[in-house]
Amino acid sequence: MPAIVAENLCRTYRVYQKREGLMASVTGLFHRTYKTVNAVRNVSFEIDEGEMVAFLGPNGAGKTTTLKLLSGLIYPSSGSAHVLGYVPWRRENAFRRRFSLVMGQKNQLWWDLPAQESFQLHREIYRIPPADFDRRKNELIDLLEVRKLIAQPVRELSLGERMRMELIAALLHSPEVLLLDEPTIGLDVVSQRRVQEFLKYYQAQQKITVILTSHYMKDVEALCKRAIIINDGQIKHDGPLAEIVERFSQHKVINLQFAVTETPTGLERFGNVLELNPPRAKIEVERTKVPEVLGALLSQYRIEDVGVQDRPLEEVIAEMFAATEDDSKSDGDPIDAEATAQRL
Ligand SMILES: Nc1ncnc2c1ncn2[C@@H]1O[C@H](COP(=O)(O)OP(=O)(O)OP(=O)(O)O)[C@@H](O)[C@H]1O
Repeated sequence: MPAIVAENLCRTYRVYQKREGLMASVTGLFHRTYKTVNAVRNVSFEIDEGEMVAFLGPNGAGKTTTLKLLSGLIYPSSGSAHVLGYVPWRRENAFRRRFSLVMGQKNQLWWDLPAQESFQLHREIYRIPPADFDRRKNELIDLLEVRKLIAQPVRELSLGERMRMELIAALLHSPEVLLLDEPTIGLDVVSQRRVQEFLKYYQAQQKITVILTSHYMKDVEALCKRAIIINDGQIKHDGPLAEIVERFSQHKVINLQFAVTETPTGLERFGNVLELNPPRAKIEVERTKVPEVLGALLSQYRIEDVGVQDRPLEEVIAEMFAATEDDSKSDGDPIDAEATAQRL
C-alpha cells in the first residue's frame, strides 16, 4: 500500500522583480512587477510503505518545495497529496505525530540549550509516554553515539554531531514517514558515513518510509534502490537506481597499471584517455567493447594490474540532468515523464 501519494502537485510562487538602476527602483516602489516561478509542476508519484527513495535534482529543481508540500508546511497551487492517508496541509495533529521532516540546512533544536532539553520539549509536544520516551531516547543516543554530548549546548556541537542530534529529535516520536532534505550537507566523509549507516540500520529495523534528497551520490548509492529525478519542477525519471546507471552508463572505465619499463603510448586507439600518468592510466571505453579492448591491451602492453569500473553515479546523474535540460529547451512544453524516460 502506498504511504505517500502525490497527484499532479503544482506550486507556484509570485516573485517580485527588482529592476536595475535608481530610476527603475523608484518606479518599482509604485509599479511593482512580478514573475511567476513554477517551483513544482504536475508532480505525481507513489511511495510504498517501507520504501526508501532518493529524490534527486539540481539546485532549484523543486525538491525542497515537494518535501514542504508533503509535510504540510505549504499549500499546493493545485493537485493533491496523501501521506499515510492524510492531506498534509490540513495539518491534523494525528498526522503530525506520524511523520518527521529533517532539513540539513535548518536547525530545529534550541541553539543555546543542550540537545536533551530539546528532546524533552519534543516529548511534551508529541505527548510521548515517559517510559517510551526514555527507551527510545536511550536507544537512539546509543545508536548515534552521542551520549557524552547531550548535555552540551547545541551551538557548541560540530555540524556532524548536531545532525545526529537532529535525527534523534526527529525520531523520538517513532514517525512512520521520514522526509530527509540533505541530511548530510556539509558533513565530512566520516560523519556522512555515520549518518548513512544509522539511516540504513534504522530504516531496515523500523521499516519506515523515507524520501531522501541529497547531492551526495554516496548517500543515494548506500541507501536507496529507487530514484525519482526532478528538474525544473517536473519529474523526469522514476525507477530503479540501477536502471538509471544502466541506461546512462554506456561506458566503463578501465584502470591500468603498466610495468615500469613500459611506455604506454597510443592508448587513444582504445577509447577516451581520461588520465595518463605512467605507470598508471585510465581509459573510458564503450561498455560493449570492454572485453575486446582488454584483450588487445593485455596482448600489446606489459600490464601489471587492471580493473574495470562503472562510471561514478554522480557523473551519470549530472549527464541525465543535462539531457533533460536540453529536452526542455528544445520543446518548451512540459515533458511527459514516461516519454522522456523512454527517450533516455
Ligand atoms: N518561498 C519562495 N519564494 C519564491 N520562490 C521560491 C520559494 N521557494 C522556492 N522557490 C523557487 O522555487 C524553485 C524550486 O526551489 P526548491 O527549493 O524546491 O529547489 P531544490 O530542488 O530544493 O533546490 P536545492 O537543491 O538548491 O535546495 C526555485 O526556483 C526557487 O527559487
